[in-house]
Amino acid sequence: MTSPLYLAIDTPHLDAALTLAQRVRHHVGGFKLGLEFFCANGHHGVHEVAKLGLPIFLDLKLHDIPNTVAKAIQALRPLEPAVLTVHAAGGRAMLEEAKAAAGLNTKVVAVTVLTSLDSLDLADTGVEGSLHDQVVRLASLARESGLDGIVCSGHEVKAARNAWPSGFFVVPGVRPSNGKTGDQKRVVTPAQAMADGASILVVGRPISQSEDPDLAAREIEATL
Ligand SMILES: O=C(O)c1cc(=O)[nH]c(=O)n1[C@@H]1O[C@H](COP(=O)(O)O)[C@@H](O)[C@H]1O
Repeated sequence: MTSPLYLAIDTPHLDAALTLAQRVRHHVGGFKLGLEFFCANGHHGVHEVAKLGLPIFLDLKLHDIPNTVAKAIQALRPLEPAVLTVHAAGGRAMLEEAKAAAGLNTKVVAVTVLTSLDSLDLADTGVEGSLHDQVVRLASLARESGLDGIVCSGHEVKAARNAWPSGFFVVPGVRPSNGKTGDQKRVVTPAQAMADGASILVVGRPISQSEDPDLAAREIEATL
């Protein structure tokens, strides 16, 4: 069975990215490439990582007016990412156009409330009500807009999955029980996130900063 574990390769250095990807390739289900990597290495870098043969999750968290997002996604189509992110807060029209612009084999998923935020941070942005309700509301917007799923924390994935049984749920901010949380504020263990309905898990530093990334990936995989 394919592993639900996606390694977040957060580095601007292509050589380091490829070395890390090669080390863990047999113990992860795919590679997530984000803004840091893409800004430094662009399409070429994505092609190089894709040569390892695992699915690519292109995490650019697009958030702009509908036309701009749709054109950006059209420009990304040749990369054929398995998963692509946009921000749910971009609104219904942006989400609809994002999905329409993507290739048929690309899942477009909407980031709801970043896992680095807690309820006080959310209130600072002017959102009233609970963080949990905001995630569920944005999940419903993503679903109505024709997206494939959402990104949320392990705190909300159970409720979101119950409301959208066929959705594709990406859960980042997962940590082994003894793991450092860093800038992540809504954290659960990988096993908890899977039990609560995650489709895939995104893990970065617990693997990439480990002295033995392959062992770290295997240890996480063994808990699932
Ligand atoms: O879209 C994401 O992947 C994402 C959404 C979110 O709410 N929180 C979040 O941490 N991420 C990404 O998931 C990865 C988490 O990395 P670590 O905290 O190092 O495991 C990073 O690449 C983040 O950009």
